[in-house]
Amino acid sequence: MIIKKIKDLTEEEKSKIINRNKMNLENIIPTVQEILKNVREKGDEALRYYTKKFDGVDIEDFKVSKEEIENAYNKIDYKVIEAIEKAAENIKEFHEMQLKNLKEWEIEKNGIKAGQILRPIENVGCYVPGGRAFYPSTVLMTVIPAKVAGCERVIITSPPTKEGEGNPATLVAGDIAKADEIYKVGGAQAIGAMAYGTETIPKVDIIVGPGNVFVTAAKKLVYGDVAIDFPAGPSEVLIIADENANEEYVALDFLAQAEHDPNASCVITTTSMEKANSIKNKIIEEMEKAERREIIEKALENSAILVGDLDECIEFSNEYAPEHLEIITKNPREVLKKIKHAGSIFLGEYAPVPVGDYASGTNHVLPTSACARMYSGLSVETFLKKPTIQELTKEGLKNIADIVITLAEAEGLFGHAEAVRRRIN
Ligand SMILES: NC(=O)c1ccc[n+]([C@@H]2O[C@H](COP(=O)([O-])OP(=O)(O)OC[C@H]3O[C@@H](n4cnc5c(N)ncnc54)[C@H](O)[C@@H]3O)[C@@H](O)[C@H]2O)c1
Ligand SMILES: N[C@H](CO)Cc1c[nH]c[nH+]1
Ligand SMILES: [Zn+2]
Repeated sequence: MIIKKIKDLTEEEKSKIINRNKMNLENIIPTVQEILKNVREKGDEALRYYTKKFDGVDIEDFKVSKEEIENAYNKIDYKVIEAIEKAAENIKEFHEMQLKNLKEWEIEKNGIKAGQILRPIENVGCYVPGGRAFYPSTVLMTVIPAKVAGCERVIITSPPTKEGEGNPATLVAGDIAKADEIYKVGGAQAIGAMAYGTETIPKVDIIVGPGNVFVTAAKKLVYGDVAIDFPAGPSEVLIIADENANEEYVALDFLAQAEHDPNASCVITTTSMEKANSIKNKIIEEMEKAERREIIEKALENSAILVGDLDECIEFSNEYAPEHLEIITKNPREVLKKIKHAGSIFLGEYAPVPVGDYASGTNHVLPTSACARMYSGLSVETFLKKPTIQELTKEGLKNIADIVITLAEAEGLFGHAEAVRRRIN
């Protein structure tokens, strides 16, 4: 883990931090291309082959039965079921508010009405990770907004357990979120199945949800054959911490993202070298006690503690465009005004990323690898199309005929011009 002043970073060091995971993704493209090709050509047979190869289990039928879902309720603690239900309520409320704020509208001028309507995407495929951890929370974050948007068929794919079953908490979350079907298949092969369809898994219109580098590479490769949300790969956090920040909280939040994946990346930008060193010492102290130490140690190789004045910290954060941004400073709302790019922003010392991961109501499926520069996280809008409409009176048509005819003829498209001319004469 690098500890350095921002202004002393070499180009190479800076590029390694900013371009996290770029090389990892590029290196696995050939493997993922082959997986997708085989799934496209061989359907379920390829899914069985890769599930055995990568997940170590034989699966005959990928579809989770109603009975399996009912049994899943008996396999998990009641407290977990209750927590899923409560989290689901908050997530639903937040996303319903998003829907309320999306309006259909129309303007009218000179006999010409033009406007926009909203229509849900019909078939949605939600990828729910299940490699190094299972993610029932991701079921809620993907299925609930799709259902709030009014999507007709919302399916889930998620890797099987070592016993070849669906992870019970994932199944229960799927039931609570009202997913239409759940399939026990993960990785790039699951993305291929939802993009092209197999004997058991239906082709969908959009694939959403996070995953490791294999899942993220597969989503990028099928884009065009199917819509995707955005690259939502290995987790990231950037923490802007000033002199007032509590080192222990900063260290814990850093480690919380690092424990997701060896490819996770965590960056702290802080205002003095003393603060940087005391945060580093806390990280080391806490890491000794951490459960997922092996994963964290690897993730630390992609991580950094950087030092600069507050404006330099903000500028670096904008360049990094993090999935999660924590602002732990004296005046977080003042810093917020200068933030240009981030997937989700956590203000102050009592808003650690895990609250957004599970229960504040905001969505935890967020763009990684600097894609927060151009994408927002998953929302109801992800699942809605906005067809435009126009309706004209004869007078209205006469009012714009000149413009249309002139431009059509300038483009050499005389048929376009004629379609208007005939109507107004
Ligand atoms: N950005 C976000 O919004 C967000 C949200 C939640 C989780 N995440 C990230 O999701 C990821 C979940 O990763 P995970 O690994 O735990 O679960 P996963 O479900 O994404 O990946 C597991 C699958 O990867 C495949 N796989 C494993 N090794 C492979 C190999 N060598 N070749 C080909 N395929 C292989 C297997 O098919 C396996 O089923 C983490 O990186 C986490 O940080 C991101
Ligand atoms: N931090 C993850 C997004 O990068 C989301 C998550 C789910 N469960 C725990 N965390
Ligand atoms: Zn998390």
